[in-house]
Amino acid sequence: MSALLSIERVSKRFGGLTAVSEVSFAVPEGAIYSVIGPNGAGKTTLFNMISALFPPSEGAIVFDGQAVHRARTHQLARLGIGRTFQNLAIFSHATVVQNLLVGMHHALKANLLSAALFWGPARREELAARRRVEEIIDFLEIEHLRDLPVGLLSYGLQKRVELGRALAVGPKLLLLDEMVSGMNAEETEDIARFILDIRDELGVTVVMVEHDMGIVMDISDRIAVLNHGSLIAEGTPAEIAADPAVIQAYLGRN
Ligand SMILES: Nc1ncnc2c1ncn2[C@@H]1O[C@H](COP(=O)(O)OP(=O)(O)OP(=O)(O)O)[C@@H](O)[C@H]1O
Repeated sequence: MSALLSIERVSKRFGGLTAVSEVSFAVPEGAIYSVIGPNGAGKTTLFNMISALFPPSEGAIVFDGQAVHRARTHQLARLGIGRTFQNLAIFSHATVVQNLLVGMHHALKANLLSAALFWGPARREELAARRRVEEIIDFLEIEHLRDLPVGLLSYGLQKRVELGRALAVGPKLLLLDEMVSGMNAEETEDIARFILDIRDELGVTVVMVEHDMGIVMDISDRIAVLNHGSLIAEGTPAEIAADPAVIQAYLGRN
């Protein structure tokens, strides 16, 4: 498998603090890839660089053959990267359908000019957007909730809607930031099943930052482990679970 995403000697400094230090790894196309590490290890900082919230101090991030570390956040969706956020980023007063249509906004925005000039293509695009939203609703099994305000749903279902919104842009790569934190066991199992389906049925590569070791070990193909900003291990779940440096990094904190 070739790499869809390459992290190449990436560092990030905040003033005197090095949050991420010369980290390199490659995410194969079609993989479910997890980034783990104790609190303060640099996971969120790395994730924010991959999703172009801020640039690395050094190094490069290459997605699908293109350097993206200087891209702007609003360009990401068009490049084929979707993401969820650690804290819910949905609109709680809007319905499920409305939230998913907002997720498609990026894809549609590129064609505002054509919308102004040509009624026909814009209308076709709007219909295609609505069709795609219906497919996602079907895929995530939330048909019965489609017209409810998202704020009325349980936390697990709200996260599922957020997942749908990230999928609405039709990504090749999906970045999931602590998707299951705060979820109960049943909700976590549901999300694990959806992540597997997203990869298997939609062909989307998944990178997730996750604290829940259960889901990480169950569904990841490969795992990168950060500690104090450095990559201390990279490999399959079995390799990571047996790695002395990883065990030390986790046990050393407890
Ligand atoms: N904007 C910032 N300014 C200054 N320091 C920061 C900033 N963002 C993160 N840091 C520091 O960088 C280090 C890595 O933080 P980061 O949030 O990336 O870790 P993490 O692995 O995601 O932790 P957690 O698991 O607790 O979310 C920490 O020491 C943190 O205090």
